[in-house]
Amino acid sequence: MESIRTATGGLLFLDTPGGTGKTFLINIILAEIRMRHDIALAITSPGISSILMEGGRTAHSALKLPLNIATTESPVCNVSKDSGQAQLLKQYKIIVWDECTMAHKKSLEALDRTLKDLRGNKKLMGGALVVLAGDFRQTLPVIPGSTPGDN
Ligand SMILES: Nc1ncnc2c1ncn2[C@@H]1O[C@H](COP(=O)(O)OP(=O)(O)OP(=O)(O)O)[C@@H](O)[C@H]1O
Repeated sequence: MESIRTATGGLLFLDTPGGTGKTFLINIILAEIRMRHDIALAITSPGISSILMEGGRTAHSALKLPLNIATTESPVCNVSKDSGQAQLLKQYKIIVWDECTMAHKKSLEALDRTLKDLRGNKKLMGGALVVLAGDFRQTLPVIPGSTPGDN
């Protein structure tokens, strides 16, 4: 909570087994940030879990992630620099990504690339504080050499 209060930037990962209170803790973190009139972005990978967070949205909707993210070499968020969305991405005190273990790794890379560009900062996630939460025990098994059809 101290890193969140000071919001010095960086990447935190919240990893606990299912049902032990990750989303519960995220809602407390969001309340703490918003109580001080700072802005926080709460995103999640599966749409259904976005309704469990206060003001939660899907990552694809909030970050305008490309739909063909898996096949794009170096994806970025489809956010133009002069848009309101870009202004928000520069100002968020914290970005919380729940169920991030369900997201394609390129989604996280796209966020990193976009934040670095918008904030003009080469640090990880453009110097923003990003909290990832998820449980690798709840992800689908990886099939080596699989095709999209196998999934
Ligand atoms: N500290 C707490 N005090 C009271 N209730 C809690 C606490 N932590 C969690 N709960 C309750 O336990 C239930 C499960 O919590 P939560 O959904 O946050 O778990 P989770 O780790 O996000 O689960 P999943 O990995 O399946 O998404 C919820 O009903 C939540 O309200």
